[in-house]
Amino acid sequence: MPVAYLSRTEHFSAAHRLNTPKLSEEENKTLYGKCNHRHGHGHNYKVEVIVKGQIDPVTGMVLNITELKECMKSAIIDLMDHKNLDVDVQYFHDKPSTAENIAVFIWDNMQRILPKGELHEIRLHETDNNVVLYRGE
Ligand SMILES: Nc1nc2c(c(=O)[nH]1)N=C([C@H](O)[C@H](O)COP(=O)(O)OP(=O)(O)OP(=O)(O)O)CN2
Ligand SMILES: [Zn+2]
Repeated sequence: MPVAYLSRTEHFSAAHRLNTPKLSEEENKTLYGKCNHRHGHGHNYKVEVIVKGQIDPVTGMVLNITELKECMKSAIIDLMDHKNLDVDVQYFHDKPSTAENIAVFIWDNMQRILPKGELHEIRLHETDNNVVLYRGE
């Protein structure tokens, strides 16, 4: 059976501050610069979830996009949209909410609930210029 890659894009808006408890206040300031500002800042994130799988000969689908959409809502949007990532999301209480760590968080959540196909890649666009690709490695 032929194998295809299915991609779905969603958006969420969230606030955060780049800061790690593993470094001093001064080191954080030097490392993260404006992104360490004490009152935080926000992004309109774009996230692409790419699933790999065989095209079912009966349904013609790797995975119904309606199901993928529902999974992305519960694994991504419901947890992060209009939230302060560092405060509202437990996962970021002990690690910085960089785009890399957010991509891993999304991967782990999607992996748990994906009903069909194999999770291939998460693409997280933090700004128009900055994108992280994560493949679970
Ligand atoms: N490796 C990483 N580096 C940085 C991250 C990150 O998640 N991973 N994040 C930030 C800041 O949070 C923020 O994303 C940077 O914003 P900004 O510099 O404004 O974004 P742009 O590059 O799009 O803006 P320009 O000013 O146009 O360059 C910093 N580093
Ligand atoms: Zn930021």
